[in-house]
Amino acid sequence: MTRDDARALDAADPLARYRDLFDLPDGVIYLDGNSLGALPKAVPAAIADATTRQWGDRLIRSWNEGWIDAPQRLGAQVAPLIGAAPDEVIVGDSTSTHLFKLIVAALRNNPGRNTVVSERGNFPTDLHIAEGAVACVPGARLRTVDRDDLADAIDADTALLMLTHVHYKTADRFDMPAWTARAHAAGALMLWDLSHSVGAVPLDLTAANADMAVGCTYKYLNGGPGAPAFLFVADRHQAAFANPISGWMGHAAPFEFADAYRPADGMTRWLVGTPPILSTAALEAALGVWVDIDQAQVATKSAALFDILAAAGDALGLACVSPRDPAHRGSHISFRHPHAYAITQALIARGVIGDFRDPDILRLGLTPLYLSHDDVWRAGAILADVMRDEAWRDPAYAERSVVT
Ligand SMILES: Cc1ncc(COP(=O)(O)O)c(C=O)c1O
Ligand SMILES: Nc1c(O)cccc1C(=O)C[C@H](N)C(=O)O
Repeated sequence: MTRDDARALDAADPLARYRDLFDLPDGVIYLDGNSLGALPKAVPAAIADATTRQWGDRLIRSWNEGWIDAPQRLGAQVAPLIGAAPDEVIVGDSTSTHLFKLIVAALRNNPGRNTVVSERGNFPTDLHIAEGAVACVPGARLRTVDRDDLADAIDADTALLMLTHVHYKTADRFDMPAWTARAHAAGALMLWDLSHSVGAVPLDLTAANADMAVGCTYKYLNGGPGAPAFLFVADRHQAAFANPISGWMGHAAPFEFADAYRPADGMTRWLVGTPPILSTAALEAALGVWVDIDQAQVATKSAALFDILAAAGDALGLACVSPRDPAHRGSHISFRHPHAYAITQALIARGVIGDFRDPDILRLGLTPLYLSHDDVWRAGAILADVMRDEAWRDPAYAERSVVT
């Protein structure tokens, strides 16, 4: 692929016009939107309105002017991106907190079964939270196995299969309908973490017959650092499943100020405390970008961007650990190299921002809304310079920062 080829793809790109909806610094090729998405231009004004007008001027009245129902309203906006009905999704808290709520709920709703099965090497918070959640349910335990052993690990004691749809390191993607069906055939419930999937690959929780799902909104959805996460419970489970963190915002009538907890109907019961209104305002503006987007176009462009970097990596003899088949991966590409950390730093010093995942992964995020094929082609050329000149050997690139 030549640079002219990349430019020709840009000329025919139906998503090219979305680039202008984002603010990105000059001189940067941003390949880390899979960790923290770029800033949509609509967000600063939305935060300014939420602070100056809604908070400063309208004060407490704003609760009745759009704040109190923001979690449900944003849930309905996320729903089409994950193939859910508008009243099956709520937004608030963090992905970690949502995981806790759903793991405990699943264990309590699948009596006689005690095991939560998950993948060894899953994103750490999923496993940490599962460890904490099983400790809260008498008899429950967490069993983690390698991906190849998952099918055999699901048995008559499995209450819940909890998987991350797209793996944060390799971008490996599970077949959602097939694994959900496998869990159900064994009598287990299925919980999907869609953090690396939403906005990256087409999703259809309804067609997959999924029970529960969570996901963060600060990656491909560009909701901003610490943006509230989403939680999905299929309509058929909503009446039976209970939120173990029974806070007043999940109460049927919070402003009756009753001593006893009585869960709200529908998704509202999954709320805990007061929603973070300023971050919710940022996320709502960011979700506006997605309204007319065709997920199939996102997938097609993601695959083309991947191919550009895969070819650059192949030419350099780099070991690509991401699946070559686009149906089996998310929207990032990872290379394994013993000096991946220093290579990441050398790239950042040259304006190509990717990230490093311990111990040896260089990870480059491919966000079709604001990256051009030419951006990615140039990133490949800069990677080639870094590798051919061994620029990564500079001792300045060895020192580890806290956040990698
Ligand atoms: C699969 C997965 N789950 C959860 C999280 C994060 O959860 P939280 O937003 O609670 O930190 C991430 C990334 O941060 C992730 O990649
Ligand atoms: N959530 C993050 C944070 O608070 C700081 C730095 C990075 C993150 C991330 O999102 C990491 C990301 N989930 C990953 O896949 O590695």
